[in-house]
Amino acid sequence: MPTTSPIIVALDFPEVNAALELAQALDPGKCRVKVGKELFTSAGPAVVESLQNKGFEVFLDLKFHDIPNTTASAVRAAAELGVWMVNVHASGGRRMMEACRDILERRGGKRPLLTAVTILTSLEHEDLQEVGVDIEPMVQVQRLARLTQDCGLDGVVCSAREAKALRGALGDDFLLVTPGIRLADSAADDQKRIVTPAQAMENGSSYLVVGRPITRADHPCAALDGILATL
Ligand SMILES: O=C(O)c1cc(=O)[nH]c(=O)n1[C@@H]1O[C@H](COP(=O)(O)O)[C@@H](O)[C@H]1O
Repeated sequence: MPTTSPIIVALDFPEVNAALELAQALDPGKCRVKVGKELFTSAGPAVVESLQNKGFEVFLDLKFHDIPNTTASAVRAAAELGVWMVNVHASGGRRMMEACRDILERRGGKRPLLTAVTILTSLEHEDLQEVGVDIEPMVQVQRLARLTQDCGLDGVVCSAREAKALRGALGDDFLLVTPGIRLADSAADDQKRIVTPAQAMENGSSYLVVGRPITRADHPCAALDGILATL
């Protein structure tokens, strides 16, 4: 039975053993897990299967961003791995996102949830300005989220700071996957648009992606339990 927990633990480790050791200690009834660029590049698709064999649903976070044909083919390859969720960058545009949606529909069978990253939670207004997007993150996130919904994807990755506005504008069924989760007393690290777990849920997040506050804690399982207790 899939878990009803909103927590997705980001297994950002340089090699497979560290990731599987933590997964072994975690309870798949209490969280899902995320395999990102670091772990996937070092460990390859086999790590996804190992995590699935331990009972976890896996979010494959490779944030595909390329021409439509290349991106859609990568999404199909992710679907072949049987992952629960896969993501692309919304800034890849309409034709890219529609190609991804279409390839999953044509493939049939059990398909992963398809989400699109809006504006990375590590970015703030000044960062956007420097790359020529001279507007507040909130405005650009809303624009990309509307486009994502229009392209028929299942949801977006955004900061929980934007979740309340998006929930109101895009309805209850659209998934809001929110990284940049930090406890009141934890370090922000490289994240800028951060929100506490309880506030993120109150704002309407569907899933909270939590990495270092759990994986770097002295007792990761206790850290996860502590977060769940605040929700
Ligand atoms: O797509 C993601 O998961 C993602 C999008 C985003 O905007 N910000 C973001 O931090 N992430 C991922 O979420 C995780 C956050 O990890 P921590 O900052 O350690 O909690 C990392 O694995 C990031 O790659």
